[in-house]
Amino acid sequence: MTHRGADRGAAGADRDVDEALAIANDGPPSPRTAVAPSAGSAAEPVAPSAGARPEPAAAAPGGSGGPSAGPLAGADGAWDPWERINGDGFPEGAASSPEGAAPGARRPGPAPGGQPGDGHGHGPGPGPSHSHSHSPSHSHDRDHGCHAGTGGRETPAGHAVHTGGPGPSGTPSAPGAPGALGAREARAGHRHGAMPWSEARATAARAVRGPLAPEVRQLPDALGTVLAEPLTALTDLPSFDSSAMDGWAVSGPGPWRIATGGHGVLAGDDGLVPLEDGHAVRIATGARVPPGTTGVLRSEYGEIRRRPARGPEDGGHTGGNGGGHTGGNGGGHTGTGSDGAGSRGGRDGRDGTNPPTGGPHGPEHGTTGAPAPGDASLHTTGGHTVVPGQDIRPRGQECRSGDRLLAAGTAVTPAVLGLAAAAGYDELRTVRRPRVEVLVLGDELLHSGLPRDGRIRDALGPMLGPWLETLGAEVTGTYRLGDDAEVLHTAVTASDADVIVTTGGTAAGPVDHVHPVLRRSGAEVLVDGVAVRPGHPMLLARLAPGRHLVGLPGNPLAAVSGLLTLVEPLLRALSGRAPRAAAYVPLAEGAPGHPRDTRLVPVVRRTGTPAASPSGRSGHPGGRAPGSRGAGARSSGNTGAGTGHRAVPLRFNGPAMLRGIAAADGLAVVPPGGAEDGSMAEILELPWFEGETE
Ligand SMILES: Nc1nc2c(c(=O)[nH]1)N[C@H]1C(S)=C(S)[C@@H](COP(=O)(O)OP(=O)(O)OC[C@H]3O[C@@H](n4cnc5c(N)ncnc54)[C@H](O)[C@@H]3O)O[C@H]1N2
Ligand code: MOO
Repeated sequence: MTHRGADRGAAGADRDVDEALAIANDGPPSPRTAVAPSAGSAAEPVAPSAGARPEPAAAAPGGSGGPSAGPLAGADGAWDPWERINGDGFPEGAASSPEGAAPGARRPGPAPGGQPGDGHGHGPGPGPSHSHSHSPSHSHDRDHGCHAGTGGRETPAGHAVHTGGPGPSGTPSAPGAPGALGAREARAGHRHGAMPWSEARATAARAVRGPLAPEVRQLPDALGTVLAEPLTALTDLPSFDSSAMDGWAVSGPGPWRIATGGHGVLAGDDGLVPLEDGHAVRIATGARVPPGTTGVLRSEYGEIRRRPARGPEDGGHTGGNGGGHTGGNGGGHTGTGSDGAGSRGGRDGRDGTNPPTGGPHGPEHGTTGAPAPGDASLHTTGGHTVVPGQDIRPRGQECRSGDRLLAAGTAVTPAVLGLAAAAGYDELRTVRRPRVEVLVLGDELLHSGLPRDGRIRDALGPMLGPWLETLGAEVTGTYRLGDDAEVLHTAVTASDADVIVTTGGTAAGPVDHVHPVLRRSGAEVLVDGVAVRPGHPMLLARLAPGRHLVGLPGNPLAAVSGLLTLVEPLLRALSGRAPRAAAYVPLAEGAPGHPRDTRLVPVVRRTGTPAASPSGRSGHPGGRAPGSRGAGARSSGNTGAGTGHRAVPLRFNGPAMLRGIAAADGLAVVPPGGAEDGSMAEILELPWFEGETE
C-alpha cells in the first residue's frame, strides 16, 4: 500500500487538503452577487489540452479551405476551424474582438433587464424575458443548486426540498422551437424525469454494442489501450534452461573438476559444450546451462582449490600479490565473485587463481577466472550443497508456448508491454481508443489571465482532455465554441468522433443550446437529467449508431460528476474495459444528502483511528464489490473496513467549485437522505489516487 503522504514527502498537498477540511461548516461564501449583463462575445480557439492530439478538426460542411481548416490553434498557432465557423470569433485580445462591446451586446438575449447575461437567472428581476424564472415551488439549495428560487425551502441540512418542478423533464419542446421556454424550464426543473444515478451509469455502459474494432499497434503505441484478445505466449519462458545466479554450472556431486576448454558461459552464448559428470564451468546469470548441468553453485558458495602438487606455479601466484591470488589477466577477479563469469576477463581461463585453502570469506572464493583445467577443483563452502536443479531456471518455468498470459480486456500497462515483449510480441491487437472531441460552450469563458468583466476562466477545457485520456480516450481536440446554436449544430453533425463531450448549455437558459441542437440533429436522448448532485442536467444522446454525445453541465464540479457518471462507463464499454471496480470505505464523518438525489462529494482517504462500527451500516462489505474486476489490485489499500482507512468529505464541494476535487482522491457516493458517520460509502476513485494519507 502506498501512503500518499509518505510519497510526497512535502506537506504541500496535505496542507491543501487540511485547508479544505478546515473550512468545515464555515461554508464558502455564496458568490451570489447581482450580475450585470456581460459584454462581448468571443469564440476563442482553445489550447488543446495536454493530452489532446492536435489533429485537424473535422471541417464543417462547406467549411473547407482557408487557414481555418488547419490544425487546432494553440498547438501551432493556426486558427480553430470552429472559430471561423462561428463567424465572430477572435483570439482574445485581437483588435476586432468584441470583448469590449457594450453591455448587452454579448448575447442576443431576449430582453433588457440584465438576466440573460447571467444565464442562470439569479437576481431579483425575472421579467418576461427571464427564462430562468423559478417556480415558487422549485428551488435549489445554496450548496447544491446553482440558483435560488424565491420560494424554496431548505432542509436543516441545507439541502433544497424540491416540491415539484413545473413539468416532466422529458417534456419535449416542439422540434425546431428552441424558444419554447416552458418545456425547457420543465427540463431544467427535471424532477420527474431524472434518471437514478446508478441507472444512468448502467445506461451509459449499455449504450454501445460492445468495444470498438480491434487494431494492431506496435508495442510502444499500445500503452493505455486494452487487449482485444488474450495475450498468449509465443514461446516458452524461459525459452531455455538458464542459470539464475553467477557461479558455476556443475554436473553431479562435487567437488568438481574445472571443465576443459571451458571459458565460462555468458548470457547470450549459444553452441554450448556439454558438461561432463564431475565437472564445473563458470556461468553467468541468465546464461544457458550446458547440457549435463545438474545445478548451479553460486559464486559466493564455492571456491577453487589448487592441487598442492603444482607448487612452483602456485607459489608464484600466491606470493605474487600477497593476497593469496593473482590476477592472471589483471583484474580478472574481484575476490567477491560478484561479477563471476559475467566478466569477460573471466573467460580467458587462467586469471584469478586461488590459494590451495581458504575460508569462505577469503579472496579465494568466488573468483572470476577458471583455473587451468585439471589444476584445480571446485568445492562448496560454508556447508552449502548443490541439489539437483539448484539455481537453474528451467525452460517453461513461467509459461509454455501457447499458455494464456492475460485475458482480453486487460489494460495495457508498462508491465504488460514488458511481458508481451518477453513473450515474443512486436505488436499487439488492442481495442481502438475511442476518439473523443470536447466542445466547450460558453461566451463567458476566457482562456488566459484573470477573470474580468463578468467573464470567467474556462476550467473545463484544460481539465477534460487529460482526464479523458486517463479514461482511455484519444482526445482528438478541445474546441471552444461559444454560445452559438449554429456552430454547435455544425460541430456536432460534422464530427466523426465516437464521443462528443460538450460542456455547459445543458440547462434551459437563453443560450443553452444543447437540447435544441440534439433535437434538430435527430439524436436519440438516452439520459436526460440524472438524479445526482451536482450535475443533474447531464445528458447522454445517441447521434447515430456508434456515435454518442455526453452533455456535461457547465458548473465545473457538475461536469466532473457527469464525466464519472456518463462518460466513464461509456468509454469503458467502447474501449473494452470492465466496469469500474467499486471501492467502499467508511466515512470519517456524516455526509448530508439530498432528499431524493444521490450526492457525489469529494473525499480524501485518511488512515488513523478506525471509524466507529464501520460494518453493518450500509450492508456493503468493506473493500471492493465482490467479483468486481480489479479487486485486490491495490491489496488492502482500497478496503476501508478494519484497516482504519476513512473517507473524509471535503468542504469545497459546491457545483461551481473545483477546490475540493483538486485536493481529493475520490468522490463519495452519498445516497439520498445522507450517510452517517462511519457508514460505508462507495468511492469513485480518481485516476491519480495513490493511496491513503496518514
Ligand atoms: N432554471 C434552472 N436553471 C438551472 C438549473 C435548473 O435546474 N433550473 N440547474 C442549474 C444547474 S444545477 C446547473 S449545473 C447548470 C447547468 O447549466 P448548463 O449546463 O447549461 O451550464 P451553463 O449555464 O453554460 O453554465 C453553468 C455555470 O458554469 C459556468 N461554466 C460553464 N462552462 C464553464 C467552463 N468551461 N469553465 C468554468 N465554468 C464554466 C458558467 O459560467 C455558469 O456559471 O444550470 C443551472 N441552472
Ligand atoms: O448542481 Mo448542478 O446539478 O451543479 O449540476
